[in-house]
Amino acid sequence: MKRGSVLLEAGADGVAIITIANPPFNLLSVDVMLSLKERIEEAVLRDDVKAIVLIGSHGKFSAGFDVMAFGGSVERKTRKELGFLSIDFVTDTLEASKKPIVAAIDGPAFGGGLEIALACHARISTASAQLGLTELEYGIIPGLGGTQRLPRLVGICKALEMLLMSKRVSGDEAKSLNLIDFIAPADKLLAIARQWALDILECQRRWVISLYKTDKLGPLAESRRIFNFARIQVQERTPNVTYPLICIDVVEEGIVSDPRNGLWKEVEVLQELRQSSACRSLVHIFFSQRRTTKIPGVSGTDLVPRNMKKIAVIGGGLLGSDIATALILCNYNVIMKEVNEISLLNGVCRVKENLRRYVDGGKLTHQKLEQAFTLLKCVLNYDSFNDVDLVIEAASQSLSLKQQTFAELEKYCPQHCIFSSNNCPVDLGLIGERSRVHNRIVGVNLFSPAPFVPLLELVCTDRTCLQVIVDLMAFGRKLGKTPVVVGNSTGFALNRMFFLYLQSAMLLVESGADAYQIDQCMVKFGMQFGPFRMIDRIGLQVTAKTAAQFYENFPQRSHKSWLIQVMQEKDYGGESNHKGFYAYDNKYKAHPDPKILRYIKIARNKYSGTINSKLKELFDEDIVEMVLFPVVNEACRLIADGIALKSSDLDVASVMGMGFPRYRGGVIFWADTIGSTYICLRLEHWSTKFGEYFKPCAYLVQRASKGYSLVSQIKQAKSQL
Ligand SMILES: C[C@H](O)CC(=O)SCCNC(=O)CCNC(=O)[C@H](O)C(C)(C)COP(=O)(O)OP(=O)(O)OC[C@H]1O[C@@H](n2cnc3c(N)ncnc32)[C@H](O)[C@@H]1OP(=O)(O)O
Repeated sequence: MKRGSVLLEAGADGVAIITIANPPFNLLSVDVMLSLKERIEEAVLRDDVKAIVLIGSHGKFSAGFDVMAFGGSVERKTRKELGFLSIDFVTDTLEASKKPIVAAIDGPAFGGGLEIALACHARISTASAQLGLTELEYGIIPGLGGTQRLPRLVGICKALEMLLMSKRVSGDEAKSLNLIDFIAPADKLLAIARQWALDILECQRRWVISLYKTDKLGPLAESRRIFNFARIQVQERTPNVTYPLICIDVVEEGIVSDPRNGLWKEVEVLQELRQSSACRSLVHIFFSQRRTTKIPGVSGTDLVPRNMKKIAVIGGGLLGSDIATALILCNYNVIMKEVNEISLLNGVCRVKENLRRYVDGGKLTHQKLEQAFTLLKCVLNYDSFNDVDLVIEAASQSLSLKQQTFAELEKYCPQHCIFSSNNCPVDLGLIGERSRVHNRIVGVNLFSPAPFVPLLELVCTDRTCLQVIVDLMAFGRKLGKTPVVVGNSTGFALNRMFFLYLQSAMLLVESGADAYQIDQCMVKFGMQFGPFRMIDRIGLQVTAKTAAQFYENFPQRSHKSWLIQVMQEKDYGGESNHKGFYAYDNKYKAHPDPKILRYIKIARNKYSGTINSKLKELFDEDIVEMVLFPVVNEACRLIADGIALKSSDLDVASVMGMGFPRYRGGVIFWADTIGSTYICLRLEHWSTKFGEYFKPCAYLVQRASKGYSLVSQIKQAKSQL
């Protein structure tokens, strides 16, 4: 079968099967679209063809356009050229065909793939097919009529939800939305679609032209209200990007004016958006996310991941209970071990409290809560560890206690069991010193709140065996996380970057800046949470412990902050006890708390650096730079030390683990849009005022001196794996 081709096979029943054949995902390109156009025109002309079924090869309809094509600059096109695919082909050839065309959908039907199906006269799918117009994930909008046909099939509200959230729905759900006409079992899909096409021809079923359907559209005034409400929502959620608003404008154009005008607006706007910096950044993250699993010596081997059924979590403290919660929510049998009855009870209460909060916040149903809780077993000894597949230690920050725990675990766990430590700030090699299982010791870092932060950082040593890496990458995916493998170091990749985000903010506040202004400014930049709101979420206790480790390991570049200690003395714990940098109501909504000004004052008195009243008047851009350039600096150290296998892994980690805005492409990608030279100069300038904390590292200085980018590929990096 020729790669990237479209095949036509006419059957004796007069139905032509047109197959998009560009495996594995039948991606679209201009060539594939031209080939599809030719096959459809041929089928329409042939006397032996009465009706057409459109399908994808190997049980996959089409995952849409190859997104590699977006994000670069493109030549200016004439209006005719712009409208060629969407209007000449999809609308005036496919949808206007004199012979009925039915889409038979299995597997993915995303982006352009789904848009082609929307222009067919009916859609049959399997229950498990996956459908969605995911273009906004790449900072673009659909370009083959999706903005016009989807609202006419499912209604404006649902269509906006699907478009703006890039929501993917199953075949079953799509059927309930009227996006799909009939659900067929996979082995009967083609036969049913064939018959459906003949039925349309014989007027037994409706011949639907989606572009002109109106039954799902309400009165115009109501539609306008929906559009305006959607605008307010996206402005609140994503204030720095324009593509969601543009998408709403394009949908509205087709409703208030005419769908054909909407189609034209769609193609014109897409041409602009595909060259935007947001699109470049988002496409970068899409591929970087997929590249995290490309690890030299691991990808390409025929190692098969082993199934993990039972996982033990050592420790029921804040971290342990958070991890146990994430695991039971993914249907793992979990043993939580503590040292005494009281700690165990506290651990169980924390898991229950976590689950209850997710129910209260609407993220979980009561039924799921009950079901998840039955998977948790609580113990005070290792007797039931004989069939455990993975142990995650989250009990103590002390090296000697960790060593003791690992040596003991070895006696009770089976031969294949993987031993891991969560958020371990010390060298993994040292932890395994008293045990004989070095090749099965790793760091498994889940980040709080573990059920929702979509990153899994796997810390491997040069002794970690490949099978363990393969197993844990599969485990990460099953948890719904993106696994990023990093080398062994004191502290670990994400936390080293993340901690500097918090530390910079603390340094600024203790030197005179306003905490809430910093938070607002970072949120305006696009961070999911400002540093102080973030500390509240993680908890002041965990932040203080991590800080202590950081000071111990990197004293020369740490800002020793007093603020958290002062607040802890007054029983401030963060979001969990409703007392942090913010005050929290019962629904965990955060409100600035004027009381903390008094603690900031105390911390400033203890701070050895100079208090600078001018810091109160910092511009927003200065704050962003003073908080984030140290993070870039630390990312450079991680590259130089070979802790990160490639810089794009740090981009993924920053986006998925610390809430760095996806549309800025991650910390290194963003830094490169600013330029290494400027960043280095700024850091040098601040280091003369505030000390070593801001001093640029050798890697940054060297790149900046030549005006080079900060990106590093695997080959360049001095990988520790
Ligand atoms: C004009 C139009 O309106 C514009 C568009 O069509 S925009 C495109 C819309 N399409 C999408 O959003 C689909 C994106 N892809 C996916 O969701 C998932 O890849 C998938 C569900 C298809 C498969 O998932 P999964 O089996 O987990 O495999 P996954 O690791 O993600 O991808 C496998 C490979 O396919 C590639 N791939 C998948 N979809 C791709 C796409 N649309 N463009 C480019 N590459 C793609 C991945 O980069 C990866 O390549 P690699 O093996 O070299 O790393």
